[in-house]
Amino acid sequence: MQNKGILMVISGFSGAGKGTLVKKLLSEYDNYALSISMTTRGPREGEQDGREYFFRTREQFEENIAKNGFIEYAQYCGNYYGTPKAYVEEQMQAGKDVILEIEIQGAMKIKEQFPESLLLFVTPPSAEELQKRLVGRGTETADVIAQRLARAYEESEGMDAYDYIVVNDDLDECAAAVQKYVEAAKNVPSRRVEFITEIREELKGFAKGAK
Ligand SMILES: Nc1nc2c(ncn2[C@@H]2O[C@H](COP(=O)(O)OP(=O)(O)O)[C@@H](O)[C@H]2O)c(=O)[nH]1
Ligand SMILES: Nc1ncnc2c1ncn2[C@@H]1O[C@H](COP(=O)(O)OP(=O)(O)O)[C@@H](O)[C@H]1O
Repeated sequence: MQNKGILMVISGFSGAGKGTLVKKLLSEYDNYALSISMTTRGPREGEQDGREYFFRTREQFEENIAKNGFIEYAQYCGNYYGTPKAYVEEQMQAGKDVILEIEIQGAMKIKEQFPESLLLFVTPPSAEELQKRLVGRGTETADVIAQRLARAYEESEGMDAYDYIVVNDDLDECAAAVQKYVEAAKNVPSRRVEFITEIREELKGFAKGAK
């Protein structure tokens, strides 16, 4: 039987380097498939429908919610973002490790539904560096940047719910660390829920036999 891939969540403050890290993982390793989210946010310069996101209206997004078409969805800074179901299921069955680059509320919903998923939180080495990267990217107005930095503070409260905090200082090192975590997550003992269920079932036999 072919091994099912794992579900890997990458969250992090806006400007932390999630997108950059994901690109690096996809280009360096062949075990990954990236889930493309649907959003109501407008495309940034250079972004293409169906590549970075499926850019849709609120109406279309809400239709997809009604059709039960998302594994999870959330609102972030005034827009909807959601993970379409079909692709993720298909790719995991095909043995790929599926990357969901999603924010924290969505990550918590994934953890509930898929307790064996791997949750990574990407952070820059400092808050100052975060601001520098966000400004340097040059894709948002000063107001939106301020909103996202304020949101980063709120999000920092949920960081400890993640399996690993990944500091994105040197990109190569960061990608290599992520690859290691994924490999480890694929080993049986760390697929905890499945493993615990199995071994408990086996141990039950001893419990019955003992007086
Ligand atoms: N819950 C959820 N969050 C998402 C999804 N897609 C993207 N996000 C998150 O939405 C937030 C805003 O994304 P975006 O507007 O592209 O800004 P960026 O993170 O600065 O590039 C980020 O934290 C993304 O990780 C999704 O399908 N579901
Ligand atoms: N390790 C890194 N060192 C320096 N700059 C980085 C690093 N990773 C990403 N960046 C830069 O920071 C900015 C934000 O990165 P991006 O991947 O768009 O973040 P996110 O997807 O988390 O919002 C971009 O201009 C990117 O080139």
